[in-house]
Amino acid sequence: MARNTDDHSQKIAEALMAVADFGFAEEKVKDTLKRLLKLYKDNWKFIEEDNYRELIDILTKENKEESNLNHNFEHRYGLASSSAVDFANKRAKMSHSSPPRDKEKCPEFPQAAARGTRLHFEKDKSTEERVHEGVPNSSQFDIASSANAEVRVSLICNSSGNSYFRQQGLDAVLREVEDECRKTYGIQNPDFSLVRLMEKVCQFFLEIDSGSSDETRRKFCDTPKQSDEKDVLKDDNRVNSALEPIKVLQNPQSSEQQIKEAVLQKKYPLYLKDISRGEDNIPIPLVNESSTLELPDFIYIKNNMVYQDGHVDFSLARISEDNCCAQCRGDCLSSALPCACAAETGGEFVYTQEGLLKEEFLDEVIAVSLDPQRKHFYYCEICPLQNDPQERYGKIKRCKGHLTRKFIKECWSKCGCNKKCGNRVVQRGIQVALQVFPAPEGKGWGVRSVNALKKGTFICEYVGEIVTNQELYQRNNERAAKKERHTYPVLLDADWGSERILEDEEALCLDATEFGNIGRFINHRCYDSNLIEVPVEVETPDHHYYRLAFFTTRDIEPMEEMTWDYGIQFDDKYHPIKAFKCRCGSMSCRDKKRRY
Ligand SMILES: C[S@@+](CC[C@H](N)C(=O)[O-])C[C@H]1O[C@@H](n2cnc3c(N)ncnc32)[C@H](O)[C@@H]1O
Repeated sequence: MARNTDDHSQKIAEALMAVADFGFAEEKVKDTLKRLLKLYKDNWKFIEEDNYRELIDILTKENKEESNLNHNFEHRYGLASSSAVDFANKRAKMSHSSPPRDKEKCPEFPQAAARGTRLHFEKDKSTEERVHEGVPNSSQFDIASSANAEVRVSLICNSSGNSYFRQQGLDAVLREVEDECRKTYGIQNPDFSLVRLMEKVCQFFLEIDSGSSDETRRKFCDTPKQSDEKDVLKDDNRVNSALEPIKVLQNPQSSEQQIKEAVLQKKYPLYLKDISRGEDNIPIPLVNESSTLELPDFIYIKNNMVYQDGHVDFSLARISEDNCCAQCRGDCLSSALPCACAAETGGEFVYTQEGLLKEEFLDEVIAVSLDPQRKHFYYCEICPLQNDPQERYGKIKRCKGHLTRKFIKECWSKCGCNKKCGNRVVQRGIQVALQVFPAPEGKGWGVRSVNALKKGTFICEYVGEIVTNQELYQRNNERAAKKERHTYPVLLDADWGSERILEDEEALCLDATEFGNIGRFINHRCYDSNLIEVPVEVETPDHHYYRLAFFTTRDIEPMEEMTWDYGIQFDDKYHPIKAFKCRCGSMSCRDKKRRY
């Protein structure tokens, strides 16, 4: 007995979890569950079916009813106000299983008895009465619907004035139309079903309006949008002229945004709450305010990973005694004298006790990156970017220069300080609440901060696969053929000047196209961006490989888009980072053709 009670509680908890994304009040869910359990004689199978579809349908409808959102719809289409349950059960009729239930014993869900039949639209008295209540001289049959009933295909049959007209059951009509379709379109498949076809139509309407696929949207770009009714087959002569055109009714009981969110949340619940899927320190939601962007397709990784040829030596043996602070204890920032790790930055730590980048250091970094005289540029004798062996001195005639940047060095494994040491900011990872959102001006997805942030705040690293320039060159060639819109590589060339000629396996890039973190979504802005990238030495003492960290260049407003200057020249056709039509909006935009 105790076991049964446990099972029951467990089932209730699971149902509550399954519908949690929809935001229904717990009491309401429990109450509806109670009614469904009574109806299904405590058989959970039917409630759990299709991911609790019936439960969600009923709750959605009842919710909408309560907030009177369906008033107009009822008025217009004549669905009785108690139709929430009706509607949910009409949806349930399309289920493919057949639970043994007794119609008479189901007073709270009168239509549910028909659940389990493929389609059950024979013109029984209750259907007729219900339909005629609101639309005199018409009958309305729901033929198909999208999975959550956001879009339905209904057949409205108006026989007014035709005394000889005797209305058939919908099954008979469907059989006729299916036969006609087989003949007209040469359909061989014996399982061809008009209902399934119409379900697909509903699903497509939903996809287009939810913007889940640009491809789908393009295919249907002339589809009228946002209307309550959409004619799918207009004045089709093969349909009895007494029948009105088949219409796709968008369910106006639900606000469009709620539907989109609900569908996306149901389809990709974890992904939308956290694109890192738990990989990163804190969840990073993807906020889909626009319906036109395709969901990003990549695998989230928190730390850089070597793809293949890149040479990155993480061995402890390479860290010399004077390149770490083995004698330190606790927090290096609190000690009287800066430790060896501060040598890289002139014997001063670059972080404040608060964990911000110190203003003097930050301003210097910004000044270097703006370098109008190019005095911080290094010009290679043989530039690794001339990396196609066949055309080494071909397309790229000479090195265009690489900015020699200021590095941060953080304490690391061989250091004696603890993990909370103030000279370990970037390696602790993301600490601020970020969102991926549809960026303005058609730049695709972008990144914003939920809260206000101070100047010098660490945001995130740019994480991707560590690839050589040669590997990136090959990838770029393959991608050019696919005409991919966005590109995600970054050169790790901040210290190429320290060696005369770099071997290819030492001239590295980060490619975040297929594997990357939130950094891959940060868009470009010419010169006056609110983020700046700073190379950070953590696990390797040489600077062929380093981490690339973003810090704010000024105070940031809540929900402000964050951008960094990719440093690209928009007229440089041969740079591995492909130029795009810049829409940064900066007064100093370098894309002259696009300048605002
Ligand atoms: C690293 S990705 C940034 C994230 C990208 N917006 C997305 O949706 O995944 C770089 C790509 O974003 C777009 N982009 C970034 N900044 C832009 C800008 N200022 N103007 C136009 N497009 C931009 C370009 O297509 C570029 O190749």
